[in-house]
Amino acid sequence: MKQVHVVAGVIRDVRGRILLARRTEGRDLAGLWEFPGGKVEPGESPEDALVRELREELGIEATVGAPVACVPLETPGKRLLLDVREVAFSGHPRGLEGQALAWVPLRKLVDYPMPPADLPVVAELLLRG
Ligand SMILES: Nc1nc2c([nH]c(=O)n2[C@H]2C[C@H](O)[C@@H](COP(=O)(O)OP(=O)(O)OP(=O)(O)O)O2)c(=O)[nH]1
Ligand SMILES: [Mg+2]
Repeated sequence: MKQVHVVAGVIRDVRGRILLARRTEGRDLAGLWEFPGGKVEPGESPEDALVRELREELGIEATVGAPVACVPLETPGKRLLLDVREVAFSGHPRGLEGQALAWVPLRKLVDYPMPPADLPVVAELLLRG
């Protein structure tokens, strides 16, 4: 079965809020909130993929930091590996692909519906405080 490696970033502002993006209509998991990122392309490192995705989706220059969580998930069609990293950045994030953005305080993350693979990631963030 196809294995999809997805890398996503925990992007924090000076107040410690975390940036979520809402998946647009017409794709899988539309309407759910996610950590910005995307698929690692063949021959690409996860770090390079995350820098590229955050440039494309948000227009920021990212520096990839420590791992937060790595979640394997089997769905009927595919095997997903969601690899989430802390990210430092320069620039001002904008939804360059028409996606809504929200800066969310840690305690409010649970109010935003997210894909199943994100639940352990949110749990880990809450645990770390
Ligand atoms: N970016 C991101 N994707 C997630 C998260 N949780 C989760 O299940 N996913 C899934 C949704 C998608 O099936 C997959 C990411 O693929 P995507 O379609 O957004 O990939 P991409 O940004 O490279 O975009 P595309 O060019 O393939 O359309 O991972 C998350 O927190 N962030
Ligand atoms: Mg994406």
